[in-house]
Amino acid sequence: MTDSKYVIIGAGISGLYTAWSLIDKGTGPSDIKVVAEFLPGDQSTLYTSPWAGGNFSLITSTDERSMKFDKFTYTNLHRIQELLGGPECGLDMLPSTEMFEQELDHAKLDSISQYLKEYRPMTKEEMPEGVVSGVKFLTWNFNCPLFLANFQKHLAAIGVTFERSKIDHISSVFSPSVDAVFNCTGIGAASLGGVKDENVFPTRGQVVVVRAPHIRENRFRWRPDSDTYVIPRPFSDGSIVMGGFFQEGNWSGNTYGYETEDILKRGLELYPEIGKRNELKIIREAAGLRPSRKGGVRIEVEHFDQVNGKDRYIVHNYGASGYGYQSGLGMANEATDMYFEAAK
Ligand SMILES: Cc1cc2nc3c(=O)[nH]c(=O)nc-3n(C[C@H](O)[C@H](O)[C@H](O)COP(=O)(O)OP(=O)(O)OC[C@H]3O[C@@H](n4cnc5c(N)ncnc54)[C@H](O)[C@@H]3O)c2cc1C
Repeated sequence: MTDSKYVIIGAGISGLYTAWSLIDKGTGPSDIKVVAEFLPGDQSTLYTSPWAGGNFSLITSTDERSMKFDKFTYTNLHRIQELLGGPECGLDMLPSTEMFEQELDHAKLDSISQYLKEYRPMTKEEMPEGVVSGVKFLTWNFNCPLFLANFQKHLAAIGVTFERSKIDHISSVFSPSVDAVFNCTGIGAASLGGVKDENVFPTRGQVVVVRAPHIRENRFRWRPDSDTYVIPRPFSDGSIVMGGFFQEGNWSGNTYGYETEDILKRGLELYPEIGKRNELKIIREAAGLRPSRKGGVRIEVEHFDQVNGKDRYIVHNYGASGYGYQSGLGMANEATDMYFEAAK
């Protein structure tokens, strides 16, 4: 089905970051084909990337590997922003405040304090009641649908091929020219033949997009039982994304009025400057399924076969749950490093 050297299954943020990473390490763009059932511009519960808030936050785990992925992504995103023509591509930096009702992990604070721009812990006086720790920094904000579209446009312009196709079994994309297949299928890894990862599960999130051009700062309140966030969408005519929910095992892409009201109630308590409930202009309500995985992300090289003395590989890169934008570049970097090491 292809004469490319590398096939990437998936055109979400993981697939696009993986294409960039291959090119960054010297692969000719015309050697890459991205094959996906859903492409930028599409909407489906099986295509998570357009639904993200999305920004860089302290959502990720405190293990070394996750912290490494975050750091790589945060410190390299400017390169993609430049390639795509600057902040107008849908990727900009804005201030962020994150507040917690428990003490933050020291290893995590040590790590982020070394690279986050304008980082500082909140003072006691700045913290509202119930908050015991908090940080302020400059973060990356994505206008996810716009960014995906511009990222694809750039990759296509330099020679990457995009093809719309639903793959039933991963072996079917191994035409004779293919050296490796990168599996960036997100929640699709649960059903893709040859993979069918039983550890993959959805974590549903509903969000409300509201018009509030005067809000130019991210704000988070992390609670043990509910997380509330407000994320401005860069280059969107003033939209903010309000959330959220983290419902494990819920496959529903439906939206619910009572969840919208709950998000707005919590969001306006957190950020009263947004406005009064009865004056809000709601642009849309949406629900997406974060591609979660028991045991965390799967970045792994699997030997597929040998053709004419040449080993061919499947490289898995999925399971980014609620952090595909903020960790995904580091994940892609590890996936491509592991592949080139295996293929030496
Ligand atoms: C409400 C919400 C808020 C979020 N906020 C943030 C945030 O602020 N920051 C952040 O970093 N992350 C956030 N996320 C998480 C982020 O959206 C995901 O981690 C990310 O989108 C996952 O990207 P992906 O490319 O792995 O998967 P997807 O975007 O789902 O892409 C999967 C791709 O694989 C293709 N595919 C799958 N199976 C097949 C098959 N069999 N054949 C062909 N193609 C196939 C699909 O068509 C698609 O192109 C949020 C998610 C939600 C739902």
